[in-house]
This record gives sequence, C-alpha cells and structure tokens, in this order.
Amino acid sequence: MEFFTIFCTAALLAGGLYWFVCVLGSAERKGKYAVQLSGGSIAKENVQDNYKQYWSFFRRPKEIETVENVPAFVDTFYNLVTDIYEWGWGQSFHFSPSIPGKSHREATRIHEEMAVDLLNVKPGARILDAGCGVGGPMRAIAAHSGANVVGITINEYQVNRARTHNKKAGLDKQCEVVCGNFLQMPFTDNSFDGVYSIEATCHAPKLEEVYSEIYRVLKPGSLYVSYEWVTTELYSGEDPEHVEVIQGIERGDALPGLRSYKDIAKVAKKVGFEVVKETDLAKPPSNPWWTRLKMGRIAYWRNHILVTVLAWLGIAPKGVVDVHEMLFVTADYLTRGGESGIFTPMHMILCRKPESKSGLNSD
Ligand SMILES: C=C(CC[C@@H](C)[C@H]1CC[C@H]2C3=CC[C@H]4[C@H](C)[C@@H](O)CC[C@]4(C)[C@H]3CC[C@]12C)C(C)C
Ligand SMILES: C[S@@+](CC[C@H](N)C(=O)[O-])C[C@H]1O[C@@H](n2cnc3c(N)ncnc32)[C@H](O)[C@@H]1O
Repeated sequence: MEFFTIFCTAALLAGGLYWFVCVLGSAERKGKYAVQLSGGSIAKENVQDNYKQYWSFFRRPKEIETVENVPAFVDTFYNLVTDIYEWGWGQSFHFSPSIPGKSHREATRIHEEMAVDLLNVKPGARILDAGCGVGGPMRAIAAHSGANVVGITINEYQVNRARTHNKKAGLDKQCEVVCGNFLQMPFTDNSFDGVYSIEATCHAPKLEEVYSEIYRVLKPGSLYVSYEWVTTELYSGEDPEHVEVIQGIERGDALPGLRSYKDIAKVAKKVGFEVVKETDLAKPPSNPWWTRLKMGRIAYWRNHILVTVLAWLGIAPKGVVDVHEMLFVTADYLTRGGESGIFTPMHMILCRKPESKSGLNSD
C-alpha cells in the first residue's frame, strides 16, 4: 500500500512537471519548448556575459557613440532572445492589431498578408524580407501571394531556425534565407520586384542607410512597404514619464533610439522614393495591439518560474533568467507606450522607386 502511494505521488508529480514544462511552457505554434531554451549561437557558459555586454551597450540608447557596433549588438540581442520569443510568442516577431473573434495567430497572418497585398506582386515575383527573423511572415507571405521570398537577417541562429521551419512547412523552394547586414546587402542593384520590412528597420542607427540599400536593390517602378516603430504625435520629450517609457522600450528591444513618425517619409523621399501611402495601422478603428501583451502577464510569471528552475537545474543557460527578466520589464513599457498612445510599432509607409531617377529630392 505504501509503495502504491509513493508510486502514485511520483507519477502525479512527474505528470505535473511534464505538463508545466512541455505543455504549458510551449510556444503558441509548438515550435519551441522551455527545455530547449538556449542563447542562440552563443555557447551556454557565455550567455550571461553576453547579456551583460548587451545591457551596458544599450543602457542609454540615445547616447550610443559607436553606432557602427550596433549591428553586432543587435546580433547578440537576437542570440539571447530568439528562443524565448519563439517559445512565448511564436514564429512571427511582431505585433498586430487584435481582431475580435480571431486568434492571435489569425490576426498576425492578416497583418502580414496586408504587407504583400500592398506590394501588388504577381505569383513567381522575387521579393525581399528585410530583417526576416525566423521567417513567420515570410512563410505566410509566400503561401498567400505565390511570390518567391528572400529573407535577410543579421543573426545566423535565426537563419538556421528559419531554414528548418521553411523545410517543415514545405516552403523551402519558395523561401530562401541569407545571413547578412541590411545596411550592406549582398544583392545586385534592381533585383527585386518588391521589398517589405516588418518591425525590423527600427534597429538601424540611421534609417537613411537601410532605406537607400532597399532603394538600390528594388527594380524601378516597384514598391517597398515597411511597418515602423516610432513615437507618435502624442509623445513629448519634455514629459519625464514619456521619456522613461520610450527609453525602456529602446533598452529592452535593442533600438539605437526610436524615431519620430515625422522622420519616416522625410527619409524615404531623401533616398529617392515616392511616398504612396503613410498611416498608423494602430489607430482606430483598429483594436489595440498591446492587449495580447497585457493578457500574457500571468503566463510571464509562470515562464519566469520555469526559466529559473531550468537554469538552476543546469538545463537552460544561467543568463536566460536575466534575459527573461529584461523582456518581462520591456513588455510593461511596451504596454504603457501603447496605452498612452505615444508609441506605435506599426507606422506603415508604402513607397515606390520611380521609373527614372528624377524622383530624387532632398527635403
Ligand atoms: C519587433 C520587435 C519584437 C516585438 C515583439 C515580438 C517582442 C517585444 C517584447 C517581447 C516579449 C516580451 C515579454 C516576454 C515574456 C516575459 C516571456 O515569458 C515570453 C515572451 C515574451 C512575451 C516576449 C515575446 C516577444 C515580444 C512580444 C523588436 C525587438 C524590435
Ligand atoms: C523584431 S525582428 C522582426 C522579424 C520579422 N520581420 C518578423 O516580423 O518576424 C527584427 C529582425 O531584424 C533583423 N535585423 C536587425 N538589424 C539587422 C541588420 N542590420 N541587418 C539584417 N537584419 C537585421 C533581426 O535580425 C531580426 O531578424
């Protein structure tokens, strides 16, 4: 009888632990489990040190002097966060307006499909995803449009994840992933029928550098669409609370200084684009994008316990706990940015590369 009680208790505990770690702790798309959390391409024993280096570099984003080092630190950032993002968010590393009656996954897909619909490309066209993450948008866009998508990301770990996901989805013939810097892309001039970037160009220290690269690789007459992270017209640099929220967002998201919504079209025109359309997709009638973040709060607590236990057991690298805590805090700043309306992650700009170079202007 005693043996039976011990057996049942042990079985219950094991079952409970399995459920907590593998079922509750899995990503929305079951792509990643808590026990698989790593520091990307960083060796397990170096994760904590890399986190410290990241943190001291991005502590005061607007004061970064060595802007040429930003891409390397963005790469470190994505080594640190990619597994946690996949585990706790899914394969698309961006926000989308919530849609009543639709799941987060459906709302995400609609937001991604809108980008390629705006590009107006035909099946078989060659399009570029500048800053492709692990390829959630790329796969949705390839499946929806029939276009061939080339994605570029600075992070090699993401390249491998994206290729694995593309193969699993049976989209590896249509989707190609390249490791590289979108400030100096390994593509020839005028070689794409369309380009999109989803919540990625905010990592560029100078928007002009990435926009001019995109302009260079785009065929004349073709379109570029971007979802930009910006401060809105409600932001005031004189308001200490606004400044705290924006700095919190920058620090926890590897951003070398958020831009104002006013700067986006100016830069696009400066590099030669015609601006076709510009709008904040977060504005009503859209429903808030931050509700998903807010709703997840209880799960984040559970995740934090899980990550702490896994690090303590030596299964997850020690630094993962610090990274998770940073994201936890960042989620709160993002929510405050959304609720106050001073920040949007979906300021959409649609641009055309003119047929001739006469579209250049410098305002
Ligand atoms: C575009 C960018 C990333 C946007 C979002 C995909 C991510 C921003 C903040 C991230 C998260 C915050 C809290 C995490 C939580 C504590 C953890 O338990 C599970 C993962 C989070 C929800 C995580 C998921 C991705 C974000 C929402 C930037 C970098 C330009
Ligand atoms: C927030 S993620 C968005 C990823 C993807 N667009 C999505 O929505 O899932 C930002 C992406 O931009 C990439 N990125 C940032 N700076 C880059 C650079 N200089 N060159 C290439 N990719 C870069 C990151 O590696 C990451 O893949």
